[in-house]
Amino acid sequence: MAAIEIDKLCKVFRTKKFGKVEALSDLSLTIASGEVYGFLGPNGAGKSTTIKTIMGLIAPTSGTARIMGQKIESPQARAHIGYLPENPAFYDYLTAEEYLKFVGRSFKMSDEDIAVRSEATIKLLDLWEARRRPIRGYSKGMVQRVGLAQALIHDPDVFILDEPMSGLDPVGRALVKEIILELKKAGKTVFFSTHITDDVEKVCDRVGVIVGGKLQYDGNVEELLRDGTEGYVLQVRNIPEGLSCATVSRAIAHGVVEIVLKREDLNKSMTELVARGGSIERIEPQRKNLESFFLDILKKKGNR
Ligand SMILES: Nc1ncnc2c1ncn2[C@@H]1O[C@H](COP(=O)(O)OP(=O)(O)OP(=O)(O)O)[C@@H](O)[C@H]1O
Repeated sequence: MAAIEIDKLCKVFRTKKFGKVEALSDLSLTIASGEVYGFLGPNGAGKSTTIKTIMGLIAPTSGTARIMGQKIESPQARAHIGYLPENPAFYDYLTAEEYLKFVGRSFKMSDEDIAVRSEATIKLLDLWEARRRPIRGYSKGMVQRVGLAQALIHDPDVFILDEPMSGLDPVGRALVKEIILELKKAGKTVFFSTHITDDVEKVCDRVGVIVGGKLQYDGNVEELLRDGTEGYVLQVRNIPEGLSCATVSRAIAHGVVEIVLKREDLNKSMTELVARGGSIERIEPQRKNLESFFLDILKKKGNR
């Protein structure tokens, strides 16, 4: 069963001042159970609108979505989800510990389970020292960490996280990536939005690129990076003279040079190189990263 199914979702906001804003247009996506899916898009692309719609917080103009087979309108659908909103705001007179208790109870967890899970998530998110201080005294990054803790507390199957790394320092960002990878190992489904390509490249199985409310790309991250291989950089000892198709870029050490080969010349040039007495010490693909792929999509769509 698919964990998340989004079918032809459209959302038009009507504002007095600006008239109609088409935030989502015919968006369809299926996210398999156990998949980590990065929803990538520039500011104003429609990421939060998608997430709020599939969380049942705003009604779609048309289209439907299901989570674990349940319609988003049904409260049962939400029982499976750990949700982190874009700008989490809590009852800030509560402490992190009290807030997690409140969330745990709303998911009908027992007090014993709440105590165990709350301690584990508070420690995981490095909030232990601050756990008995009111949230209103927390920094932005600490509030974000509470947001993640409340998404984790009831150990749901599906995580829907709106910009989970936002407001975090490099240590916090690395921690969130680690948590996402741990969730994946545990067979959970994670759907998260971001505008940072590196976040997607490091942790996601699949990526969707949304621009102007329309899905512009939906595919496997590994394949995308593999297809983006433009050539190879080789370090070669005893390079034969006049090796065809190779460009010598620099000398590395005595007798070792770096050469660049186009993707289509790799096999032919390597065979020739070895046959003529050269030896390959190192080989690395020269590939487009996700960022240049993302920027290419934005350029095509006239966003940059
Ligand atoms: N309540 C609203 N009323 C009117 N327009 C809205 C409303 N919410 C969102 N929009 C518009 O819908 C479009 C998509 O916004 P959305 O917040 O989904 O983008 P986003 O991809 O999450 O952006 P960001 O990365 O900046 O958070 C934007 O043009 C935005 O101005």
